[in-house]
Amino acid sequence: MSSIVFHGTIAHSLEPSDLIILENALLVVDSNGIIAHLIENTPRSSVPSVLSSLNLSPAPAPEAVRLLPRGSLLIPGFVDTHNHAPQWAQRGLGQSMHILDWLDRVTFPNEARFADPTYARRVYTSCVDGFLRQGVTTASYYGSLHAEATNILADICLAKGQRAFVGKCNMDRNAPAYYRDASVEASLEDTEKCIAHIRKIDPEGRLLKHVLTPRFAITCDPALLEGLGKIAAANPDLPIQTHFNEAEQEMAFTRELFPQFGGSEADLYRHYGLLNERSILAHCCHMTEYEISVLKELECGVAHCPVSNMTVGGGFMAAPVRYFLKRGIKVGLGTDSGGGFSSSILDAMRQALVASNAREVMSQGEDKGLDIREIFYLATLGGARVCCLDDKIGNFKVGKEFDALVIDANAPGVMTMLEDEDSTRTIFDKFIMTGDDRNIKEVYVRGRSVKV
Ligand SMILES: Nc1nc2[nH]cnc2c(=O)[nH]1
Repeated sequence: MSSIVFHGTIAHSLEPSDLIILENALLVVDSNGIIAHLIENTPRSSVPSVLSSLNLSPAPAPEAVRLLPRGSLLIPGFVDTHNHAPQWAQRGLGQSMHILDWLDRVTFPNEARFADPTYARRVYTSCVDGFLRQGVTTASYYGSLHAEATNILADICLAKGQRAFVGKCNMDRNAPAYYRDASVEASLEDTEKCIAHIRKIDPEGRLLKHVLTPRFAITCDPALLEGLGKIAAANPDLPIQTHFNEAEQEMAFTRELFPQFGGSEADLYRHYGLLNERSILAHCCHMTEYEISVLKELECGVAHCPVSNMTVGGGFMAAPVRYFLKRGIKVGLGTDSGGGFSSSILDAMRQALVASNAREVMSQGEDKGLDIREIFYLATLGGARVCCLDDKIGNFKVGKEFDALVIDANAPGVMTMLEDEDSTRTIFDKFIMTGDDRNIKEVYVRGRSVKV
């Protein structure tokens, strides 16, 4: 791969409220896909001389020097901290149903189809292409329970160049006989097979990791949770993901199944060794102060999925994101596609804004709504932190890997039109609030162009 140089407007986050927009910035990506230089205040006329003073070896080819026009922005790639790849073909179905009914009537019959590897390959190819097209450079995927299909998903992510966590879903009870693991042992063995497969195809873990994926406590026998906890302890490189305090119907059934934890999912998952800094907890809508303090103490991350929280699951659920941020808890965004009807992180950002306004009302003004800087942070650096990947991605700090999107605010589509007097911040806001995949012109992961 040869080096690439971008000159133009670059936006990234350093912290939730610290949005940096640099005009006339020069960003150099080396031939390994690493950000080698980020130089501010470089007039376009001096790009050649600045580049030659850097003595890049090899020197970038003239066509590798990209001069971005007005209306273009370079931003970090989006991180989707929670989605279900086998639900790609069911997005939008069963909206307004309560969570356990939706699983039984819509999701389990659909996911059971992934026993067929040909079907899995077809849907997963479309899924990974679709996420890349929408700028999702990193995704944390739940697979179905099938090891073969899960390995196919990992193969596709690697071939297409998407950074991904890929997890075989563990579920051996409270699911129909046609769609559950045959036994605790079979579920754990299949998990080990999937871990080994990813280590074989991506030995250095450049793009892929297996993610331990107990669907949620309801579908896991205690012995299965225990076995997964042991795998987590023996493999400190592996992330863990599960659904956490998502909806009242789910929480009530969990309480019935595990009365010894007094209704605390934090105590439940902690007991089985599944809560640590690598845990990605989807939803976290209904949280006690005690549970929030456990998440803080154990450095778990939250995948906030506002689109699905307000459509599937039952009721209107808005996680207390402002409060999580105040408490220093890691938060990123998840599409939860297909519980979420949209697979767009831009939609998740906008819905996070709406949900935070609801929380402001619910908290009598205590927890202020989020602003655009903060929702952009959640979609980029926040997500990278949740995935413990912030040493590699999330913004354009020198030394990080180049996962990025080239945005064209003038692309044909329905984004708010630009006006001559628009500042770069105005253009940025217009894209975040009204742009879509038509405005995402190029997508890079580790310096490789991956948009389909
Ligand atoms: N949103 C959502 N919640 C779940 N809880 C258990 N499984 C699921 C799922 O597939 N989607």
